[in-house]
Amino acid sequence: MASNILRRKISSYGVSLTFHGNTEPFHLYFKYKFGCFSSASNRIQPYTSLNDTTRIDLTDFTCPHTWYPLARKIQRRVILHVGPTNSGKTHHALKRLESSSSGVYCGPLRLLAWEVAKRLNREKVPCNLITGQEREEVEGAKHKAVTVEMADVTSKYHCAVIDEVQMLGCNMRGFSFTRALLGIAADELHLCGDPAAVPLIQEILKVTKDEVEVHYYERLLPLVPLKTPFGSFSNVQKGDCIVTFSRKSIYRLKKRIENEGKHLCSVVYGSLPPETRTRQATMFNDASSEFDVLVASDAIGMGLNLNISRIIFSTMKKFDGFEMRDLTVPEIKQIAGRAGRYGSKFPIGEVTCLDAEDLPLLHSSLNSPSPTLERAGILPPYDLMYMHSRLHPKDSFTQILEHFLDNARLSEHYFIVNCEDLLKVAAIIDEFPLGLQEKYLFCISPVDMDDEISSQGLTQFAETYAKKGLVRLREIFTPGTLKVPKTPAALEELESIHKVLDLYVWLSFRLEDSFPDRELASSQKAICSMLIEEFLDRFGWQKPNAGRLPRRTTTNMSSLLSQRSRPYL
Ligand SMILES: Nc1ncnc2c1ncn2[C@@H]1O[C@H](COP(=O)(O)OP(=O)(O)OP(=O)(O)O)[C@@H](O)[C@H]1O
Ligand SMILES: [Mg+2]
Repeated sequence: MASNILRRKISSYGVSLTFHGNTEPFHLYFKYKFGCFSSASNRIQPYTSLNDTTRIDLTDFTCPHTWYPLARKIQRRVILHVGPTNSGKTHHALKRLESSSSGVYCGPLRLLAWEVAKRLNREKVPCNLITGQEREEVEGAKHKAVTVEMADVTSKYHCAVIDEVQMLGCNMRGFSFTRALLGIAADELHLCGDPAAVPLIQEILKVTKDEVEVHYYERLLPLVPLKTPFGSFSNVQKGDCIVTFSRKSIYRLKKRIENEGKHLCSVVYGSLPPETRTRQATMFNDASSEFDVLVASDAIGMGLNLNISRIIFSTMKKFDGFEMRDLTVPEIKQIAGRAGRYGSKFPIGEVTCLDAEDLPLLHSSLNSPSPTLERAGILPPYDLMYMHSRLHPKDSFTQILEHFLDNARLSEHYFIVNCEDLLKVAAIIDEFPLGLQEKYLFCISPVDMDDEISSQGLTQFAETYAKKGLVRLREIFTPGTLKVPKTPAALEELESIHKVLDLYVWLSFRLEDSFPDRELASSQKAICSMLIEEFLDRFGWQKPNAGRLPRRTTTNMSSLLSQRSRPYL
């Protein structure tokens, strides 16, 4: 039944509407259902039956630019805006976007997509916001701000921007940046990022025949690496941002600084709901708020404009999922670059470390160029996996994926991104009677497989979907049970519940009939964020005049919670 719903959606709306994200594989297969797009010949080769695909080398990934026929029909003008952090790269690209008749901004974070949509709408350029979990449409909009995974490679634009384009070398998300780089069909394509990506992009684009120009920028305000370590937390000042990498130490430092009795701290880290991160950042940026110090992880590291005067690295090591390792040069430069943003109230940015022994690494990294990127990430395309499955109908999704990971032939400019999480999801969903498209969809969903609650949520969604074709949120989640967390452990659990609800919303945009409770999931997500913020407000020391603090939660919270009495809750 589930497969029928999916097939119906594909035929009625076209695949790109159903599967945002990695859409082109479906696009290629359905568009060219009487032929196969051959990356070797860069042409559509006709075939009369699927068995003819045996003539095509399915493991040939040497020409990924040929996977995007619309972009290949035009000669794009590609403008690279490169330079250090805070040099106006994104600003210049956005100016061009604002003056174009149609366009798209693709950013690495939901927060950046939100910021750009807000900026364009403020400038009277109607702009839609589209992320995996949001669709905010503005009347008459010819522009959109999206997260890079949502970049549409089947429409034509006058202008497109890909921000933080050096992420095409990222081992996890690189494929989405490569896909946007090769696939966006825009007359003008603006790429913003680190100069370390220039040679690779120039090399990759030689075969597309696009015209490439490079604009170099200088930092707008100085960034001063201090010679002395930070020393003690009694030295904390307004505008300081303390950087650390585990949520445990974020809360430990927040408490410690607040216990000194002089400052209140906003916090920003990856597993906080994005809307909470935005509100924490906004509160820190707001000069009238008493939350004048920020404690954050590297989640602040990309493109965000914060009122930071001084970055203090509490450590120069982070756990990357496998091991504790030193921060890399690009990571140090990105994070340090948040201090002294142009237009903020701090004209000079400073950066230092808590411990004197970390200073040499900080100083040498800030003086070094980032290592040149050598390869861009890609993912095995769905159409090839589909054709393989037709030839080997007994193969599980895991076997198909492993076949491509083991046998794919790549050019020297590309690598296949880390597929461990995909394989973890594949192992779970191979247990359920789902079609290949559905398995693929669950595999590319934004599930956090290192989070037990989140991976259980995915399993239940996939299982119920496979059995009934309809997944009601109430079957796995009882609205009205969420509470303000009292401990960091309870907070972590609430963050995980938020992730599950977020996943439901993501699925609801792709399998609308089968995940009908988007509104309920979204309102519960909003309650989660408010409860998390309530915890953050209560967690540390409260000033005696706390009444003057911008305690935005009370009213909003009660109005949100009062929704419990609505029939659908
Ligand atoms: N010419 C300009 N006029 C006004 N504001 C500017 C100008 N150039 C940059 N800015 C502002 O300076 C800040 C930093 O610029 P921007 O975000 O473009 O830097 P960036 O080089 O993209 O930095 P990052 O590498 O951190 O993403 C932004 O708030 C931006 O709006
Ligand atoms: Mg930028």
